[in-house]
Amino acid sequence: MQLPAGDADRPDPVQRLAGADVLAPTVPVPTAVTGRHVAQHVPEPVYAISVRGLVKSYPGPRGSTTHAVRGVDLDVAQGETFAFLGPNGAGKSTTIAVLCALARPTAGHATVAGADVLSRPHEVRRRVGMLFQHSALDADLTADQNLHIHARLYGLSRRHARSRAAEVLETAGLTDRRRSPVGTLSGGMRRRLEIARALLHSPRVLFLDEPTTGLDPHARAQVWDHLRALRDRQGSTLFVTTHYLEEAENCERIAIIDRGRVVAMGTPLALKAAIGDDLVVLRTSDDTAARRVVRGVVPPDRAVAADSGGVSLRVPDGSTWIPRLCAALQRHGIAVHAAAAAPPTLDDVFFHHTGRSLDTTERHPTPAAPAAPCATTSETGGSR
Ligand SMILES: Nc1ncnc2c1ncn2[C@@H]1O[C@H](COP(=O)(O)OP(=O)(O)OP(=O)(O)O)[C@@H](O)[C@H]1O
Repeated sequence: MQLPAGDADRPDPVQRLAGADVLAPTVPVPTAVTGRHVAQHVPEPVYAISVRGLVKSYPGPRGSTTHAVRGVDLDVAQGETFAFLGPNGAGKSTTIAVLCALARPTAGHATVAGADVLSRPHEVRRRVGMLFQHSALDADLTADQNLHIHARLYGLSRRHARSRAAEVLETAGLTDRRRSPVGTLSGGMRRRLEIARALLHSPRVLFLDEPTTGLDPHARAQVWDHLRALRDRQGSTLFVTTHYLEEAENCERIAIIDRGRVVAMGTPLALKAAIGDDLVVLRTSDDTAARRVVRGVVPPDRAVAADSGGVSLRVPDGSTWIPRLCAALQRHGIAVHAAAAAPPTLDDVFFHHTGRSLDTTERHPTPAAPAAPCATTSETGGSR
């Protein structure tokens, strides 16, 4: 979704840029971001983000209620890169809107960068940076001009705005394009410029809502190089929503959200390890008959499926099963054209917890060489 629609009467800089459905009283822009005074010392909290029992409901059609977020608990450590992975409509943007104090939670608590989203929303908004799903850059203005306007909205003095703009452009690798109109920049450059803009006021936590949606793989990789550099060099805390599996793999921890609920949380490795079994896929001369044969070979608790992608099943140590399955199939006169065993992917994790796939591409096993029809292929990744 796009974050909630705005309210022009309120002068809070973040609200003016993003909009909000429930607006908190405004306060003057803090001296900490103006560069004119010494910043107030605020002790660093243990967690950059801490959420308990977060609920956000909207009035739905014909008097119904849409429960966008249904009781989320999570903690994100300082300096952590955390992914919120889920399909369209899962509640990712709504959660970000609440965590950035742009929408008021229906129930629950959240503390972001040391401030409570309900009781100190203006402080939350000052301490976070946001990258929205849809570009808010002015294509006719140069990179520098876009940054300058944003910096001034945040109350930075002209001088400080200039120096911060130079710094963030440097970090984004865009110094040589600072005088280019935004309309002439590539999609990846624009995204990096938007990230740079979100960093102008030195936020403690950066929220990125679907940061690489619409970008080609090369631009996506560039954006991620930039985000990794931010994390490694500046210790930024990054909260990323995405429905791209490979994007979530870039993060230290992932929460999988589905229909407003977190269904699994952990490091990518731990989430996949918890699934355990490898996926074995066989392409044969007769997949329906092959399925019956395979079912007779594997333990009875193993589900064996046959569809347009071939015969598939989940077993521990998948590659060790392939020769046995091939031998059994050959005994029944069924030729095996291809065989593959792959460790669990994040999509398998998603499927395990929701019964649905996030990835629409099919798993294609590598064809076996004609001379060795049962050659085993072990993959290190792949999709369902
Ligand atoms: N302002 C709103 N009013 C009513 N319903 C809303 C509003 N914002 C979001 N919703 C509903 O809440 C649910 C969660 O939406 P949300 O945008 O948070 O999901 P998402 O995971 O970010 O999806 P996407 O990736 O498509 O943006 C959806 O059913 C959506 O239609």
